[in-house]
Amino acid sequence: MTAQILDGKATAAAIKSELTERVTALKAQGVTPGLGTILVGDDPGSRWYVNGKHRDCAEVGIASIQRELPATATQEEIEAVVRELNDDPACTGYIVQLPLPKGIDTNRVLELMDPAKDADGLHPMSLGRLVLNQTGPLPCTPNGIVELLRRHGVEINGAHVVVVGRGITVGRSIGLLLTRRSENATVTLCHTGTRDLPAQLRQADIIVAAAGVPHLVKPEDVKPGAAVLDVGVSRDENGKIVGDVHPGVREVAGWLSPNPGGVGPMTRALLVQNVVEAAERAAAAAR
Ligand SMILES: Nc1nc(=O)c2c([nH]1)NC[C@@H]1CN(c3ccc(C(=O)N[C@@H](CCC(=O)O)C(=O)O)cc3)C=[N+]21
Repeated sequence: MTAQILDGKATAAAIKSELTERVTALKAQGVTPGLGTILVGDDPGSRWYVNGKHRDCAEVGIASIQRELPATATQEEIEAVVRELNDDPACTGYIVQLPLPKGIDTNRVLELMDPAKDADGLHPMSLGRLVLNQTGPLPCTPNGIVELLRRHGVEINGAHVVVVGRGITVGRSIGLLLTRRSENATVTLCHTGTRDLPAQLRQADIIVAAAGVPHLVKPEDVKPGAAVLDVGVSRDENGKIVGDVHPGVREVAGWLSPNPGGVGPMTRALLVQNVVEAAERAAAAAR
């Protein structure tokens, strides 16, 4: 058996095309959504990601507001830019590209953001709303994973999902989405303290591998027919992406997300969705 592909690139393109119509409708009401990005330092990877986000926004008709600070920027200088975007009506949603340079208190920066403009869905207020089942921006990668499964017809209702990794952006928050009544999955969260990871993985109908450990999920750990999502991004000595899933899993799994071309493009598409939805909420509140 060879796994069917969970095509993140094609699915992200479909989502962006749907969002284009919603942006057009907003513009007809006199609202142009604008994505802001705050990039601190000159890490080429971070710059590449930020540029990708602006390209996605341009594709759907969203305006771009780019702010860049040198790696030597102080806490106060970064916070001043956060305040500026909070106050800028042209900026309907924004992100602070992470990680911030050493010595910067990241949580203080993130807590200063206007939660109504949180495009990542990672503001403490957004995560709190998610726990409380209130509407608000959802974390992009978990939301992208749910959407990728849904649009490929993979059954989530009643499924046992095993998540590997307890990072804030994926592992910690995806269980909150998957265990809502609307998704109705059972979720096990595994991490480096898990005693017998292969035993947990073998129980899974769906595996979300988000540990950042190259080839952590081996073919013999996967139940035949399971859906496997490869979220990890490590690099080999040539700079090529190495995921958390061993290539041999393709012969065992029923569904597999490629990496690249799987979860990454979905993360970006759901970021665009958060910006559109924040603008829609703001437009509705102004009416
Ligand atoms: N505030 C904040 N929000 C983020 O969402 C955020 C962040 N900081 N810091 C860094 C990570 C990383 N991240 C990626 C998004 C898309 C791809 C992506 O689209 N990758 C492509 C291409 C990969 C390649 O070839 O390099 C793919 O998977 O096909 C990758 C990585 C968002 N992040």
